Amino acid sequence: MNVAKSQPLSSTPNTPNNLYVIGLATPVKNTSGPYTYSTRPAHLYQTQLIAEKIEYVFGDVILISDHCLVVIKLVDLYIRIERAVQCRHRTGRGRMLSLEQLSQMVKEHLGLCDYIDGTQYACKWAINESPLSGRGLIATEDIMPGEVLFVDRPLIYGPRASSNVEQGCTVCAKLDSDSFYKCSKCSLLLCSEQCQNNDVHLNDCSIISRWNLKKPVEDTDGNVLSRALTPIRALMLNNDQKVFMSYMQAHNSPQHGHEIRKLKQYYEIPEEEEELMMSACCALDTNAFQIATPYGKKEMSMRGLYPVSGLMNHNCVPNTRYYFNSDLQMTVKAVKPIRAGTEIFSCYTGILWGTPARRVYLYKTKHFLCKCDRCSDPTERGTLLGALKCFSNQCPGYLLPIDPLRTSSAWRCLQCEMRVPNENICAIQGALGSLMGTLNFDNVRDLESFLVDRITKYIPKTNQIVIDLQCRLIVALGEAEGYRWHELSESRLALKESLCRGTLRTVAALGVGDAHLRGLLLYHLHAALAERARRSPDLYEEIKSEIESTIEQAYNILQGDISAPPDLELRRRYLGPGCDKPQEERFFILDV
Ligand SMILES: C[S@@+](CC[C@H](N)C(=O)[O-])C[C@H]1O[C@@H](n2cnc3c(N)ncnc32)[C@H](O)[C@@H]1O
Repeated sequence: MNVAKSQPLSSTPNTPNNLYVIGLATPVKNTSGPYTYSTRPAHLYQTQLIAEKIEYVFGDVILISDHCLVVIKLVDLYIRIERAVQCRHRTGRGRMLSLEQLSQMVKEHLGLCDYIDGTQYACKWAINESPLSGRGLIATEDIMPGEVLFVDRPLIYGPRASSNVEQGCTVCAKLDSDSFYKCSKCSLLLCSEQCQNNDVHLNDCSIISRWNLKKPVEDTDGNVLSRALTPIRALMLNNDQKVFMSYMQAHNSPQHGHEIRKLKQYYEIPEEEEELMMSACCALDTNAFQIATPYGKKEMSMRGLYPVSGLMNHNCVPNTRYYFNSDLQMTVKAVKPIRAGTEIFSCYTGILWGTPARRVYLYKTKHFLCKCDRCSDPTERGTLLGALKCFSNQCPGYLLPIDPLRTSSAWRCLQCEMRVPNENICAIQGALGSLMGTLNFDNVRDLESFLVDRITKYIPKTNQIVIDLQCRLIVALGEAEGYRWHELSESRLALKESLCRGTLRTVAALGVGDAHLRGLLLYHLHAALAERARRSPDLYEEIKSEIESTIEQAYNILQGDISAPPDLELRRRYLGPGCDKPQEERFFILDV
């Protein structure tokens, strides 16, 4: 099939009212390539009509429904489509590539790291078309919970671009240094001479320092540079890596690439480099993962473009979890059985966010409305994470959306059946969001009193906000200054234990298997129980098996994860199953 080659937008002479469709084609699978097409005669379509039907954009080819492809003559019409698609906020750009070619690139990319701790793992998945959107990873064999699916490496990594990310050293990500300074050649923030001489910085600096400044160096905003650093690093990719990046799905609506538009206020950037950085921004916004930091450490928040992980589509109840090591490798593991032929999913949102929060986030940032089973169930498997209190003073019931897949759906009380229009629900959710934004949760006393005495007067204790505060308090009790184990009252110790148990029940109800959060909660439950046994040795025999099983399960979930608590292994050795040390010695590590 001949498809006219697209021209750069800048060369577009005019923009007619209609899209000229040169072929309406139905894809037919064949063995030599992913598609052939049975083409029907040319049609003329109104721009708007197409825009409303667009599902997916692959370079010159637009998918308007699951079965039809519209091929358009792009030379002078491309800009119309760009606009129409941007209106719909559903743009995805990525060059057409056969699945075989992509699979080959993925294989080569992973080939360098197909050993974990010296053990080779079997590849039990393939890249294929997903019924949800574009491509996805599909299991080719049954996969068991805990099995490693792959270990990915980032094509590029660097600081996240959002304005609330605290800026730190652009090499080691350190946030708290008295010795921060700006490199005299490129203005990037650094913390030491060692970081300045690091290859990472030398490469960054060599690119930035060759751009002419539009403003005096003292007027350059270091934050702008740091936020654009990840796409800047795309300029260092070799040709193969650039090609790989160009085959990743990339949304290109106007919200993407803001970091480069800002950067251009300060620097004269060659057009070709700007174009590549803009593509990198779109690929990053669509695919990048936030890289976890070591447990309890404050570091600049980083993102990485992991090309294989980026092929996983989203499900609000994912069947995998991922974690990072100190070399930025990302390991993806199954958290529950995955049957051959089914899709492998990750979760792009917080697992404990309620449905409205997840769907709005996914729509705004990833441009799709999730329709998974969890999103379709108003109660979210009975967890009621998005529920609000009934507006009627006399009623103790909870409000939930009548049709959770419709963003404008009215809500109804489960008890008195009172119906509440969506605008009123949005107003309450907005107010709660603003309230949360104003609170400082570094103060554990405030956090505790807000959680225990105040917030549940206004929202159900099942609501995601309450659960989020609970998770923060769980971590603080036993670890925060003034709340360390030896300073913790009996009642606070009991509170920690009960919050762990309650949150573990919510996680179990969601069916997310051995998610990272489950590992952390088990670790904290173990720590609370161990502290109880240390204080009351008579209790030890009674709770010994739970102390042992919780740390063993936590260890199995969190081992190898850079964000695991640093004493995870030690606790397992002394307080896990099979330890033959006497009781006094077992608990001595807690005193340390
Ligand atoms: C990281 S990419 C996933 C891989 C992508 N399908 C591809 O072909 O490369 C993320 C994009 O995939 C699409 N996507 C992922 N999960 C989806 C889902 N559950 N429903 C609809 N679209 C989804 C959205 O366009 C999203 O922005």
